[in-house]
Amino acid sequence: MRPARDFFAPLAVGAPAPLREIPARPSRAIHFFDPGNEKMAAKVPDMVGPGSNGPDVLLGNLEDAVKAENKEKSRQGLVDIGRATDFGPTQFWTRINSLDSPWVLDDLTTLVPEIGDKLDVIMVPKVQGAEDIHYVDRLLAQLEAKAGLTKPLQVHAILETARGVANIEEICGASPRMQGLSLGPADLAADRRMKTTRVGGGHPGYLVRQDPVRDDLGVPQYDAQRTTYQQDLWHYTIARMVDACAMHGIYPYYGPFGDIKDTVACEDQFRNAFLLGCVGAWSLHPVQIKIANKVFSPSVEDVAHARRVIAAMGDGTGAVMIDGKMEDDASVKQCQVMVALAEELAAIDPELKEQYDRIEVAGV
Ligand SMILES: CCC(=O)SCCNC(=O)CCNC(=O)[C@H](O)C(C)(C)COP(=O)(O)OP(=O)(O)OC[C@H]1O[C@@H](n2cnc3c(N)ncnc32)[C@H](O)[C@@H]1OP(=O)(O)O
Ligand SMILES: O=CC(=O)O
Ligand SMILES: [Mg+2]
Repeated sequence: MRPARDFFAPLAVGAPAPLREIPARPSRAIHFFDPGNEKMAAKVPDMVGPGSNGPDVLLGNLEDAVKAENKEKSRQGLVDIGRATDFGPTQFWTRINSLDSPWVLDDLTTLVPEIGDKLDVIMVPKVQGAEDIHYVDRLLAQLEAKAGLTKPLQVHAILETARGVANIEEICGASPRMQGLSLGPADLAADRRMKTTRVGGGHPGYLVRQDPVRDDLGVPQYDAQRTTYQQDLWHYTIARMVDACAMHGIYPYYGPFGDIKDTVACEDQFRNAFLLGCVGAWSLHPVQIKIANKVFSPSVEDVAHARRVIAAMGDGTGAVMIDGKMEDDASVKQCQVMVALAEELAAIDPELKEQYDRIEVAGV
């Protein structure tokens, strides 16, 4: 067991000191692209920079969705993009191949020396337990030391196996590099033997049905029309993920939504995740970037309300009535969460800043 005092010690001589706290950087859309796909790669330079049109995170994907025969091309493409691009405020992440694959060692031993100074976060798929994070943690420290890096790479785990879900707390606390978790609904569904072939989102068969109406004698009319309510297949896992991340001071994300054309359901799924505490989601296609940016930014109305409550609550103790509703020490904290996020986003998104500033001017 690693004693508490060693938790923040570098794992290799000369490796940068681990972060004490994971910075809260905007990451509403983690945009996936295949660096070996020329068409996608060509779009990357235009996606970089401040504003609400691009993603907060550009992620060069090396794992699933990249054909086995293209793994090396994609890895090299990522190196080229990393070297050639000034990412400005946009974060640059990669998803490496899984730890049981023949490609992951080359992924890490190539990427860290070549573009380790450009990368912010390494996403590790199919994490099963703390042992997977410990492996990556030590290897990264060795590679960082060898490459002379001064900033530690952060690690993000995808929750996509039943074992990973069962070990969620130990995964989050396995290393000071842990930045966050994403839900991986496709692999997780397969691993759990769930009977859905969809990539994320709901399912019309997962529902509850209104009780049958009864006739005058109290006999249930099973064949009469009854309303059904579709439920969220992912609620349990997302809720667990949010609690585990909050407990460890790291960040939870909804993962992929595969029905690219169904932008309405994508927005709903992202919003459920936002309301439950997630800070962002993956975008697989450019059309999903805008959805994530919209959903994971607090609305102007919510920010206006939160600012009013904070102002009315003074030192944050006691109880007040605003618009017929009670506000107190706890609800002011909810409002502080909303305002803190708005400020974080306004700092990198001029369009949002303008919208939030207008509230002040109007004195709402
Ligand atoms: C399920 C579990 C997981 O692991 S999810 C994560 C792994 N999957 C991925 O990363 C998928 C990434 N996305 C894609 O491969 C493509 O978007 C898919 C879904 C195949 C659709 O591509 P395509 O049929 O070309 O779409 P389209 O014709 O509407 O594209 C229009 C133009 O946009 C481009 N584009 C597409 N996706 C991206 C992307 N992610 N990043 C950057 N550019 C993208 C297309 O190349 C196309 O470009 P052009 O207009 O022809 O020059
Ligand atoms: O990697 C993501 C997934 O859903 O699987
Ligand atoms: Mg997966």
